[in-house]
Amino acid sequence: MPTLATALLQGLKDHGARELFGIPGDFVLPFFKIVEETAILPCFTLSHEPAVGFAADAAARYRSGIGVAVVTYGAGAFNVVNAVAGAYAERSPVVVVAGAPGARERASGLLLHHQARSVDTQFAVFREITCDQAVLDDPVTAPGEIARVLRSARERSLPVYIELPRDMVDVEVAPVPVLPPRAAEPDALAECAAEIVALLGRATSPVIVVDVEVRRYGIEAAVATLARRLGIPVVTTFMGRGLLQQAPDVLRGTYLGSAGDPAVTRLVEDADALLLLGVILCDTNFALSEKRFDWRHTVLAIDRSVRVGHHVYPDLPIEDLVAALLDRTEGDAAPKPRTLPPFEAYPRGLVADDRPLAPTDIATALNDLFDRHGPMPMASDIGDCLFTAMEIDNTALAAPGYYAGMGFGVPAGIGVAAATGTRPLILVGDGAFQMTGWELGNCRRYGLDPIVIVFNNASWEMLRVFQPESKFNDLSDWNFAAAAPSLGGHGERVSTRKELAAALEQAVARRGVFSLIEAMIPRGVTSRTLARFVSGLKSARDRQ
Ligand SMILES: Cc1ncc(Cc2c([C@H](C)O)sc(CCOP(=O)(O)OP(=O)(O)O)c2C)c(N)n1
Ligand SMILES: [Mg+2]
Repeated sequence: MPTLATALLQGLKDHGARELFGIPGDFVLPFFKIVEETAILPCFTLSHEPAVGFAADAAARYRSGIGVAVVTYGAGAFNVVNAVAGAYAERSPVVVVAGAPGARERASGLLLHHQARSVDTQFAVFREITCDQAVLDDPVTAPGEIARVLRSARERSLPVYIELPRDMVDVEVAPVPVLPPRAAEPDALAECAAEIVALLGRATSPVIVVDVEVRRYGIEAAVATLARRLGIPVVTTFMGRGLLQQAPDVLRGTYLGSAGDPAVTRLVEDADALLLLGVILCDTNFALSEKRFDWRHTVLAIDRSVRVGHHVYPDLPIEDLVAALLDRTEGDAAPKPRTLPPFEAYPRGLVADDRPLAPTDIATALNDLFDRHGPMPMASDIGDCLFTAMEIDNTALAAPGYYAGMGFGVPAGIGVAAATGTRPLILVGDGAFQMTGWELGNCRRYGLDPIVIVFNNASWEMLRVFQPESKFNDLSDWNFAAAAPSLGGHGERVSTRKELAAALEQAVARRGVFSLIEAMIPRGVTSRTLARFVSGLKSARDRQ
């Protein structure tokens, strides 16, 4: 029989995990020992637990499966809370494996190191930011508990919490089963699909809007097929940026309300039917909408339920819904020909001159680079770098576009590189780099060589655009490029468009070490998208 540690590792692997991210501590040292000795899953240790959470989150997003964060009790686990909260908000199935005291320690009557209010405070905190939890304190129930929790993570695409008391690691248990996924009730599914096909059939200008769950459940290609078959254009939300990059024939761009491409905004806001697939109804997706949803002609599928008009079909997985819609439209007559607006244009053709850099120049230079060398998977932090990403051609992107927690970018890029073996491009502001950019120092150990663009405006610029009078937004210049060699990478500071273009070409050619390009941007110079976003928000507030 396996031990609990090996059964858990094998169970994680059987449920789709392909690596672990973590930082050990005495409450998980025995488990980390098994991790290292068995090599059932490769383990990437990082330097600070927020980065562990962000890396596991990004790995989950890019794989459309689970990511795993392994942390010690208390000090380690509480450090990963913000990253897990962001994963919850953005529906990313991060599995938190947290160490905990053993039975004897719990009964010692002493307050334990790393303990907060009570020995169970850690469990109480994670119950708030995960969809399912298990405490593995009984060898008989542990395998079933693990199976239940891992199925929840995959079915809900939400984080889960597994508490591993350190005296249980070597206990013999049965293997962890893989429970069958819970499919939709067939009649409800058929009724729902028929209702949606009829609603779309009555529309003359329907639109499909896609967001994170379309990636989380691996149904991008199916959605693209459905859109082609029905002749319906697709747009992504801000959060869904990067989806359906393989389907440029149906994708029309990203909906940003009054901050976005006017043709895309009109397409969505003039639609007489909306099919919202996996869409998070949050402010960063819809705060700048100039029209409210007309729920009589709107369908929303998210979190295993489907709202059609003013009624809801519960417990109906989005992947089952899309499959049923495809079944019902099999062999449909040729879709109604519709003149669609051109795909939103992204800036290209950077003039490599001595003019100072603006964020849109970075987008232009990257579009040119991707045209020459092929697109790179991207990870972005929050800040103007993420608004700039809206001007970069629609390539795969992991970014905290809704939860908006800083510090995500660099660890997420490391997670993408570790999980996919690809070379990611990381976009990060100077403020966010101050938080977690130093994790680049871990690339050397793992042979990772991301390209990192630091938007250095020596400012918390996103805050300045909302509150320009505050001096606390003025950051000093940390000269990140000069620090890169000590972290094991190559650093270069660029201030002009010519220098940027050259540095990008050299970075693409440089393999085996990370390349940090520190783009110096004059304070107060923002991307076009952020400028539109801010003016859109201000006019939306004036309208209230
Ligand atoms: C963990 C964390 N702390 C604070 C914030 C608030 C915040 C922003 C959001 C509004 O909440 S944007 C921003 C400044 C970002 O600075 P930088 O990375 O240099 O990017 P840029 O200069 O492009 O703004 C902060 C501090 C946050 N989102 N996340
Ligand atoms: Mg900044």
